[in-house]
Amino acid sequence: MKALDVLGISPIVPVVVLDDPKDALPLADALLEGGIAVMEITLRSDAALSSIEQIAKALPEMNVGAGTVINPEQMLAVKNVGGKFSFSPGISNGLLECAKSENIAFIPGVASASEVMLAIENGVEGCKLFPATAVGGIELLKGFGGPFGDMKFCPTGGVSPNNMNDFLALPNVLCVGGSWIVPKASVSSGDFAHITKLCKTALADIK
Ligand SMILES: O=C(O)C(=O)C[C@H](O)[C@H](O)COP(=O)(O)O
Repeated sequence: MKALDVLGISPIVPVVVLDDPKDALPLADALLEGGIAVMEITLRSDAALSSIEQIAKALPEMNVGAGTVINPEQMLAVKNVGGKFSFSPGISNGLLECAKSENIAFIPGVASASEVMLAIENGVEGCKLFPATAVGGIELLKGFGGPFGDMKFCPTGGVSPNNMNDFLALPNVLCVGGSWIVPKASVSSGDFAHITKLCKTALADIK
Protein backbone atom coordinates (compact mmCIF):
# COMPACT_ATOMS: atom_id res chain seq x y z
CA MET A 1 0.00 0.00 0.00
CA LYS A 2 1.23 3.50 -0.85
CA ALA A 3 0.69 6.66 1.18
CA LEU A 4 -1.79 8.02 -1.36
CA ASP A 5 -3.80 4.78 -1.19
CA VAL A 6 -4.07 5.22 2.58
CA LEU A 7 -5.46 8.75 2.15
CA GLY A 8 -7.97 7.48 -0.40
CA ILE A 9 -9.64 4.82 1.74
CA SER A 10 -12.07 7.09 3.58
CA PRO A 11 -12.75 10.85 3.73
CA ILE A 12 -12.40 10.57 7.50
CA VAL A 13 -9.39 8.95 9.20
CA PRO A 14 -10.17 8.24 12.86
CA VAL A 15 -7.29 9.16 15.17
CA VAL A 16 -7.47 6.74 18.05
CA VAL A 17 -5.87 6.55 21.50
CA LEU A 18 -6.43 3.15 23.10
CA ASP A 19 -5.59 2.57 26.74
CA ASP A 20 -6.68 -1.05 26.84
CA PRO A 21 -5.94 -3.57 24.07
CA LYS A 22 -9.23 -5.34 24.78
CA ASP A 23 -11.00 -2.39 23.13
CA ALA A 24 -9.13 -2.80 19.84
CA LEU A 25 -11.34 -5.35 18.07
CA PRO A 26 -14.72 -3.96 19.21
CA LEU A 27 -13.60 -0.50 18.10
CA ALA A 28 -12.40 -1.71 14.70
CA ASP A 29 -15.71 -3.55 14.25
CA ALA A 30 -17.65 -0.42 15.20
CA LEU A 31 -15.78 1.70 12.66
CA LEU A 32 -16.28 -0.89 9.91
CA GLU A 33 -19.98 -1.06 10.77
CA GLY A 34 -20.07 2.73 10.48
CA GLY A 35 -18.51 2.61 7.01
CA ILE A 36 -14.91 3.56 7.86
CA ALA A 37 -12.23 1.01 6.93
CA VAL A 38 -9.15 2.88 8.09
CA MET A 39 -7.85 3.76 11.55
CA GLU A 40 -4.76 5.46 12.91
CA ILE A 41 -3.84 4.15 16.35
CA THR A 42 -1.51 6.62 18.01
CA LEU A 43 1.62 5.27 19.68
CA ARG A 44 0.82 7.32 22.74
CA SER A 45 -0.16 4.39 24.89
CA ASP A 46 1.34 1.03 25.76
CA ALA A 47 -1.73 -0.61 24.24
CA ALA A 48 -1.07 0.74 20.74
CA LEU A 49 1.19 -1.89 19.17
CA SER A 50 -0.70 -4.89 20.53
CA SER A 51 -3.97 -3.26 19.39
CA ILE A 52 -2.61 -2.82 15.86
CA GLU A 53 -1.39 -6.43 15.86
CA GLN A 54 -4.77 -7.81 16.94
CA ILE A 55 -6.69 -5.85 14.33
CA ALA A 56 -4.23 -6.65 11.53
CA LYS A 57 -4.59 -10.38 12.29
CA ALA A 58 -8.31 -10.62 12.95
CA LEU A 59 -9.82 -7.99 10.64
CA PRO A 60 -7.93 -7.79 7.34
CA GLU A 61 -10.71 -5.60 5.89
CA MET A 62 -9.71 -2.86 8.36
CA ASN A 63 -6.70 -0.86 7.19
CA VAL A 64 -4.92 -0.31 10.48
CA GLY A 65 -1.77 1.71 10.99
CA ALA A 66 -0.12 3.96 13.51
CA GLY A 67 -0.02 7.63 14.37
CA THR A 68 2.43 9.62 16.49
CA VAL A 69 5.32 7.73 14.88
CA ILE A 70 8.26 9.95 15.75
CA ASN A 71 11.33 7.78 15.16
CA PRO A 72 12.44 4.95 12.84
CA GLU A 73 12.37 2.36 15.63
CA GLN A 74 8.65 2.97 16.10
CA MET A 75 8.10 2.80 12.34
CA LEU A 76 9.75 -0.62 12.22
CA ALA A 77 7.80 -1.82 15.25
CA VAL A 78 4.54 -0.85 13.52
CA LYS A 79 5.53 -2.78 10.41
CA ASN A 80 6.53 -5.80 12.48
CA VAL A 81 3.09 -6.08 14.09
CA GLY A 82 1.32 -5.80 10.74
CA GLY A 83 0.46 -2.10 10.65
CA LYS A 84 -0.12 -0.99 7.07
CA PHE A 85 1.08 2.61 7.39
CA SER A 86 2.63 5.21 9.68
CA PHE A 87 1.46 8.78 10.23
CA SER A 88 3.75 11.23 11.97
CA PRO A 89 3.07 14.66 13.41
CA GLY A 90 6.29 15.79 11.70
CA ILE A 91 8.88 14.96 9.04
CA SER A 92 12.48 13.87 9.52
CA ASN A 93 15.23 12.41 7.37
CA GLY A 94 15.38 9.35 9.62
CA LEU A 95 11.71 8.56 9.09
CA LEU A 96 11.88 9.27 5.34
CA GLU A 97 14.88 6.96 4.91
CA CYS A 98 13.35 4.19 6.99
CA ALA A 99 10.09 4.37 5.02
CA LYS A 100 11.98 4.16 1.73
CA SER A 101 14.31 1.33 2.66
CA GLU A 102 11.55 -0.73 4.31
CA ASN A 103 8.89 0.09 1.70
CA ILE A 104 6.54 1.48 4.35
CA ALA A 105 3.56 3.73 3.51
CA PHE A 106 4.51 6.89 5.39
CA ILE A 107 2.45 10.05 5.74
CA PRO A 108 4.64 12.73 7.33
CA GLY A 109 3.23 15.74 9.11
CA VAL A 110 4.03 19.16 7.65
CA ALA A 111 3.23 22.70 8.71
CA SER A 112 5.42 24.84 6.43
CA ALA A 113 6.49 25.25 2.79
CA SER A 114 10.00 24.00 3.59
CA GLU A 115 8.61 20.80 5.09
CA VAL A 116 6.43 20.22 2.02
CA MET A 117 9.58 20.67 -0.09
CA LEU A 118 11.46 18.09 1.98
CA ALA A 119 8.53 15.71 1.41
CA ILE A 120 8.58 16.35 -2.36
CA GLU A 121 12.37 15.83 -2.52
CA ASN A 122 11.80 12.41 -0.99
CA GLY A 123 9.03 11.34 -3.33
CA VAL A 124 6.22 11.76 -0.80
CA GLU A 125 2.86 12.36 -2.48
CA GLY A 126 0.61 12.81 0.55
CA CYS A 127 1.18 14.63 3.84
CA LYS A 128 -0.70 15.26 7.02
CA LEU A 129 -1.17 18.98 7.75
CA PHE A 130 -0.58 19.15 11.50
CA PRO A 131 -1.87 20.72 13.68
CA ALA A 132 -4.18 21.82 10.90
CA THR A 133 -6.23 24.66 12.33
CA ALA A 134 -3.40 26.02 14.47
CA VAL A 135 -0.94 26.40 11.57
CA GLY A 136 -3.34 28.09 9.17
CA GLY A 137 -5.91 25.50 8.12
CA ILE A 138 -7.91 26.26 5.00
CA GLU A 139 -5.90 29.37 4.06
CA LEU A 140 -2.58 27.55 4.38
CA LEU A 141 -3.80 24.66 2.23
CA LYS A 142 -5.02 27.11 -0.41
CA GLY A 143 -1.59 28.73 -0.31
CA PHE A 144 0.22 25.37 -0.66
CA GLY A 145 -1.99 24.61 -3.69
CA GLY A 146 -0.08 27.20 -5.76
CA PRO A 147 3.57 26.09 -5.60
CA PHE A 148 2.85 22.48 -4.58
CA GLY A 149 -0.07 21.69 -6.88
CA ASP A 150 0.50 17.92 -6.87
CA MET A 151 0.80 17.44 -3.10
CA LYS A 152 -2.23 15.97 -1.33
CA PHE A 153 -3.07 16.56 2.32
CA CYS A 154 -4.87 15.05 5.27
CA PRO A 155 -5.48 17.97 7.65
CA THR A 156 -5.54 16.79 11.26
CA GLY A 157 -5.69 18.65 14.55
CA GLY A 158 -8.72 20.82 15.17
CA VAL A 159 -10.90 19.17 12.54
CA SER A 160 -14.51 18.63 13.60
CA PRO A 161 -17.93 18.13 12.03
CA ASN A 162 -18.17 21.95 11.94
CA ASN A 163 -15.21 22.51 9.59
CA MET A 164 -14.74 19.09 7.96
CA ASN A 165 -16.59 20.04 4.77
CA ASP A 166 -14.56 23.24 4.33
CA PHE A 167 -11.39 21.12 4.31
CA LEU A 168 -12.80 18.33 2.12
CA ALA A 169 -13.92 20.87 -0.49
CA LEU A 170 -10.29 21.82 -1.22
CA PRO A 171 -8.81 20.11 -4.30
CA ASN A 172 -5.59 19.20 -2.45
CA VAL A 173 -7.39 17.55 0.49
CA LEU A 174 -8.12 13.83 0.15
CA CYS A 175 -9.34 13.20 3.69
CA VAL A 176 -9.37 14.68 7.18
CA GLY A 177 -8.11 13.13 10.40
CA GLY A 178 -9.79 13.54 13.73
CA SER A 179 -10.24 12.18 17.19
CA TRP A 180 -13.83 13.41 17.54
CA ILE A 181 -15.16 10.30 15.81
CA VAL A 182 -13.79 8.05 18.58
CA PRO A 183 -14.56 9.74 21.91
CA LYS A 184 -12.48 8.33 24.74
CA ALA A 185 -15.53 8.15 26.99
CA SER A 186 -17.37 5.96 24.48
CA VAL A 187 -14.44 3.55 24.32
CA SER A 188 -13.97 3.35 28.08
CA SER A 189 -17.69 2.80 28.70
CA GLY A 190 -17.92 0.22 25.91
CA ASP A 191 -20.43 2.30 23.96
CA PHE A 192 -19.20 1.21 20.55
CA ALA A 193 -22.66 1.65 19.05
CA HIS A 194 -22.26 5.40 19.62
CA ILE A 195 -19.02 5.37 17.62
CA THR A 196 -20.76 3.57 14.74
CA LYS A 197 -23.44 6.25 14.86
CA LEU A 198 -20.88 9.08 14.80
CA CYS A 199 -19.26 7.51 11.72
CA LYS A 200 -22.56 7.16 9.89
CA THR A 201 -23.61 10.72 10.78
CA ALA A 202 -20.28 12.20 9.69
CA LEU A 203 -20.21 10.29 6.38
CA ALA A 204 -23.81 11.31 5.66
CA ASP A 205 -22.93 14.96 6.37
CA ILE A 206 -20.15 15.11 3.79
CA LYS A 207 -21.22 17.39 0.98
O1 LIG B 1 0.39 12.71 16.97
C1 LIG B 1 -0.10 12.42 15.89
O2 LIG B 1 0.47 11.74 15.01
C2 LIG B 1 -1.42 12.82 15.65
O3 LIG B 1 -2.00 12.24 14.78
C3 LIG B 1 -2.06 13.88 16.43
C4 LIG B 1 -3.51 13.88 16.14
O4 LIG B 1 -3.67 13.97 14.76
C5 LIG B 1 -4.26 14.97 16.76
O5 LIG B 1 -4.02 14.99 18.13
C6 LIG B 1 -5.72 14.83 16.53
O6 LIG B 1 -6.26 16.07 16.75
P1 LIG B 1 -7.78 16.31 17.19
O7 LIG B 1 -8.67 15.61 16.20
O8 LIG B 1 -7.92 17.77 17.19
O9 LIG B 1 -7.90 15.69 18.55
